[in-house]
Amino acid sequence: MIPNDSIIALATPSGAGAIAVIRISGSDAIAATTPFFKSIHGKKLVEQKSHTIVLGHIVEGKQTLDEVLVSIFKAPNSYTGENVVEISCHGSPYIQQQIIQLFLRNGCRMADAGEFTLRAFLNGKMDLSQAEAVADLIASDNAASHQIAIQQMRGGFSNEIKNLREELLNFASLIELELDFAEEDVEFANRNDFKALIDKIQKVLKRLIDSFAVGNVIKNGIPVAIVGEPNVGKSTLLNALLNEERALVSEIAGTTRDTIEDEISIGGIGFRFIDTAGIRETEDVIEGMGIKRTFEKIGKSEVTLYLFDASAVISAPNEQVNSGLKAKDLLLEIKKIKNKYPQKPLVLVANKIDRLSEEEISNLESQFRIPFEEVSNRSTRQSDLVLLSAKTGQGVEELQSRLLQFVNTGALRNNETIVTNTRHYNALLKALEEIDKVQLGIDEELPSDLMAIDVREALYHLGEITGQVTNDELLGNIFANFCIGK
Ligand SMILES: Nc1nc2c(c(=O)[nH]1)N(C=O)[C@@H](CNc1ccc(C(=O)N[C@@H](CCC(=O)O)C(=O)O)cc1)CN2
Ligand SMILES: Nc1nc2c(ncn2[C@@H]2O[C@H](COP(=O)(O)OP(=O)(O)OP(=O)(O)O)[C@@H](O)[C@H]2O)c(=O)[nH]1
Ligand SMILES: [Mg+2]
Repeated sequence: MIPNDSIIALATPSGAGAIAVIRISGSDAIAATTPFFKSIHGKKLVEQKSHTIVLGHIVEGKQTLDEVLVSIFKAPNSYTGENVVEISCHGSPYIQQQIIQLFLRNGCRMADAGEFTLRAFLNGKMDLSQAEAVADLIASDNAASHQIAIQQMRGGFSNEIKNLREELLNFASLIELELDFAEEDVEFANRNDFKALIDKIQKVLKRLIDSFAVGNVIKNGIPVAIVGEPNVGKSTLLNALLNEERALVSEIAGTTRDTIEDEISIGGIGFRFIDTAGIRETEDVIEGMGIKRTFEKIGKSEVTLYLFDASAVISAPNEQVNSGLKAKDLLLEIKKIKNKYPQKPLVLVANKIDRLSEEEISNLESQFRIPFEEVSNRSTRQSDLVLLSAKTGQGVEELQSRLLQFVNTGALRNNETIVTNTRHYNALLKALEEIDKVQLGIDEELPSDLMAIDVREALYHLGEITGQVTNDELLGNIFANFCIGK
């Protein structure tokens, strides 16, 4: 049974605004609105065509609550597939609440989180992965996550899964047909054709599964840890990247005690920068805890920026200038991190180059680039040494474009489907597991009935993605994470 009682919710953000939209959906939505709406020109709501707007007042008895526009959507031609009324009122929280309360007293109930979209799904307006994309779309805050969500909402991913399912279904029915004629020992399908089909499906599944690595980071923002000794300018760099005075900066070593994170979009991709406590030997318990956390953050980041004070390294022969590390010690420090996190891409950032002369800058390049490449042991197309000044902003753009190279944006550019949802990812993994079994079955000439079981299992897992296979608990989990009014 698909529920069709009238649900109501504020569709716009809570709080004051120029206009607020209140949405009502249900088979009685239009009838429920009628007694409380007086059109300026005496128009009757029930007589209005679908997708039209009427100007009038919301009234309760003699009292006029507001002048509003009412939009009518008639089932099945609406977002939810039910009759829908939208009331655009003045955006005062008082008015919003008065109107909602009025309808709650008169046959409507408050919509649960995601209930409008749940109904759209139940009424066949969209499949489950499209419904999930609606939530992703609302949450998207950069070009990449937006592009993926909109593509998924428009059915790109769903169609890909549906095509796979259809091909598998054909396969399954042919196998099952053979089972019916088991005694006659007939083969309705050529085993080589089967194999080709299974190989193809396997390939598509693998591509989708692989895309999750990129999809996941794009959706959540790519975490980048900024680490280094105290006072090298980590917080200054964070502020420069965010274009905001987010972290405290001072000439005192040990200023940042705890990690500070914030997200910003670079080239359409969300990055989450994590400023950390400077790494050094310390007796201070709190500072020690901060440093421990720094290492945890390196572990959790996609890329680590190891910052050092270029002016301190260059001037190392001049003992009074700074207590900074010498180049050799610095490389040792980096090696430690590299040993601890061998897989983690590390970008060496030479900061404070505004203090250096041209000559010192070129010395720095030759002093670091080669030795660093040895410790970083990565066959990079480009070196991972970036020279900049966090204070003047020089070189910060160069660092940003270097960071973008860590994101494989090929799939994005080619408009390929990118999986961002853990639930989909897990279903794809399970489907692939079954397909692998089928493939083995074909190779080993297993009896058809065994293969048929695996094919049905794979079909089941693909159906979970689009919601062709579902249950109340799963739906509850998915839609509970939506906002109210969606
Ligand atoms: N005012 C308003 N704006 C909104 C929404 C809404 O519900 N109300 N949406 C909600 O999230 C999004 C738009 N999505 C919508 C999707 C379908 C239909 C709809 O009426 N569909 C009918 C008719 C299609 C047609 O005219 O051809 C249908 O599918 O049958 C409306 C909104 C974003 N903006
Ligand atoms: N000349 C110059 N000074 C800089 C630059 N970047 C940072 N500084 C200065 O270096 C000092 C330390 O900067 P912070 O950003 O607080 O350094 P930090 O690495 O966050 O230090 P901790 O939080 O103590 O680990 C401040 O006085 C900054 O103004 C730069 O590019 N050039
Ligand atoms: Mg700091």
